[in-house]
Amino acid sequence: MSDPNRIPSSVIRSLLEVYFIMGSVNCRLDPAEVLTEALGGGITLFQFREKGNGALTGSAKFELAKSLMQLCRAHGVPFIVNDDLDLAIALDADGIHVGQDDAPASMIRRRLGSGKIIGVSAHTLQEVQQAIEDGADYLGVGPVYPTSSKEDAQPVNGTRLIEELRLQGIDIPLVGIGGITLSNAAPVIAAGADGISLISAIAQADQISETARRFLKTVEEGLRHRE
Ligand SMILES: Cc1ncc(COP(=O)(O)OP(=O)(O)O)c(N)n1
Ligand SMILES: Cc1nc(C(=O)O)sc1CCOP(=O)(O)O
Ligand SMILES: [Mg+2]
Repeated sequence: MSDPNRIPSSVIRSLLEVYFIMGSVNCRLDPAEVLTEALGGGITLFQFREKGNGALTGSAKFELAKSLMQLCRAHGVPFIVNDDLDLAIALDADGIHVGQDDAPASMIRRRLGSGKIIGVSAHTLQEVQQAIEDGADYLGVGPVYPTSSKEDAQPVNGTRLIEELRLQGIDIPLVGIGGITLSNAAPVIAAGADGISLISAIAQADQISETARRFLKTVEEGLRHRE
């Protein structure tokens, strides 16, 4: 029997359209300013990913996460924590994203319960099947294009895996991630993704709000085209 507290796939799909990921190391401006602009431009989901050289830890990380979550709440955009289950629980965040080297989604589902969003990174059909079995709500599939935002990224996959999953009838909500820009986002949606996930194309943009708006328009046009 299906769990009545589980967030429906249709809701997850619409949240994934423009999924912005960011931590303090990704920003040229103050992170709160970057996120405020991105929210104003219409991002649909946000992930706090405080990782890399110079990343905050301890109470500084917690305080930044809390203030960014408040901004998301004010805009009605769910707040996802990358990797850190204790932080997600302490903040009562809306969900968590984990990869293949992080805690397994099955354990996280037991700790968080069914009303929270769990995302899992997957790079092969086997990882996709395992994530579905473990109770993931959505997948992050990448890197679609070369990225400089993740040092330990897997080899570039293009849109191949996304296409293959959809051809096999696997319809779990998913985003493409890795090196996505305004010029290469459309093929990711055409391949069958429900949205795109990005760091630098928004965090480093000269006009953050306008850039987020243009990503949303590109994704919505791509989704309409597929109907
Ligand atoms: C939406 C989304 N997709 C993939 C990832 C990558 O997660 P992971 O492989 O665990 O790598 P880190 O981000 O933890 O370095 C993601 N964060 N979000
Ligand atoms: C966080 C992350 N995960 C990836 C994966 O392939 O799983 S690629 C990536 C970095 C995405 O940043 P940008 O939009 O700047 O390329
Ligand atoms: Mg991770």
